[in-house]
This record gives sequence, C-alpha cells and structure tokens, in this order.
Amino acid sequence: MAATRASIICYYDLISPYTYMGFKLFNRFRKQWTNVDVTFRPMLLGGVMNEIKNQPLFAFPSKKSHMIADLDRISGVTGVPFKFPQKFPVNTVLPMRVLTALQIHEADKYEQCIDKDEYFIHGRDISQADVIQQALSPVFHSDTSKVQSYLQRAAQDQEIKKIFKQYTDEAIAKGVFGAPTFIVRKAGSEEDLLFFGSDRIEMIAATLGLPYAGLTSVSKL
Ligand SMILES: N[C@@H](CCC(=O)N[C@@H](CS)C(=O)NCC(=O)O)C(=O)O
Repeated sequence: MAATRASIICYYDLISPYTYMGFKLFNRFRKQWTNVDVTFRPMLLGGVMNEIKNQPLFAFPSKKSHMIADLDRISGVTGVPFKFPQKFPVNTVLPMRVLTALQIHEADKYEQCIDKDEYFIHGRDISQADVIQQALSPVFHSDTSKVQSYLQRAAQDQEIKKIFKQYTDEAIAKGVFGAPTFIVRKAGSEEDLLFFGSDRIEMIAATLGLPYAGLTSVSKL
C-alpha cells in the first residue's frame, strides 16, 4: 500500500568511501527535511557485486586513484573531513552485522553507530572486534558488556546473519549495484526510484520537493 509520507532507504556498506561521504552530506541536508521517512539499511557491497558480476572501483588502478583524488576534492569543497585509509579494503561483514543487530534492537542509537570516523578518518581496521568495541563504546556510555553482546550476536546469531543476508538480497532485487544507493518513494506512490551515489542528493531533493542549499553551503547547515 502506498505510504502517505515520502521515504528514502539508503543501502550502505562501511567499506564504501563514497558512502561515508554520502552519509555525512545526506545528514546535513536532512536536518532541513521534514515529512520524509529515512532508513539506513545495511548490505554487503561485496555480496551485491559478486551476485550481479559488478567490480569494485579499487579493482582498476585508474578508477582507484581517481576515487581517492575525487573524495579529497569533495572533502575540500564541502568541508567534510576525509582521509583515505592505508589498509583498503577490509572485510566489513562483522561491523555490518553488528549494525544490523543495532538497527533492530537499538533503533534510537543506531544512526550514531553508523556515524563513526574509525575507518575513513582514523584508518583503523574495522574488521577487528576490538576496534568496533572502542568505536561503539561511547554511544553506550562505556557499557562494554552491551557492545560485547552485540559483537557476539553479530558473530554467532543465525537470525542476525539471516536478516543481513535478506537486506543484501533485497538490495539486489531492487536493482542496487553499488553504494550508497538511495531508494526513494514519493508520498502516495508505490514506485521505487533508484539514485546511485553521494552526488545524487540534489536530485533526490528535487524529486521530493525538498530544500537543497547547495554543496558548498553544506558545512554551514
Ligand atoms: N559518483 C558516485 C560514486 C559512488 C561509487 O562509485 N561507489 C562505489 C563504492 S565506494 C561503487 O559502489 N561503485 C560501483 C560502480 O561504480 O559500479 C558518488 O559520488 O558517490
């Protein structure tokens, strides 16, 4: 059934530097966006790419070096701090499963847990449990046992594994091939509109009739 409010589902994977940038930019514009429901949905980008036979940018030296220069430029223009990690890529199955569990069980803290600079500013290997533990600890007021319980669930809980796989399959079914991908629905519509990339936010705003102050103003929003 068509919803009365517009909606945006952002499919993301922490491995993706454009997702990091997109998350920061999107959230700044979003402060001005009311009447739209926003969901950040975890997926495994490597799983999507394998399934549809796409290849990551880093598989091509010219694309990889352009990506690094491009992100640096976006950072300069928008004021969003960004640093490409020395170790790239890393395996994001564990942190993405942790985020899957948090989305379900800690809805009010979930987005704070995505909004972390561990990988793209500090260059820490987010495939490691101790790095995830340190990153999430402040969100849970240093309640280390709570974070540990989510790490355990992510590693062992079949239900969490199943849901994460379902999200990834759902992304593929919706035509996702990369990250970040925004699946947008206008209010009253049942049509999914797919927007690919952190550079599509202006188009999303125009499609939904939302205010968009421009990239260079983003740091002031
Ligand atoms: N122009 C897009 C590029 C996004 C992008 O290239 N994302 C990578 C992951 S970091 C990807 O999924 N690429 C898949 C593809 O290009 O087919 C942006 O500014 O965000």
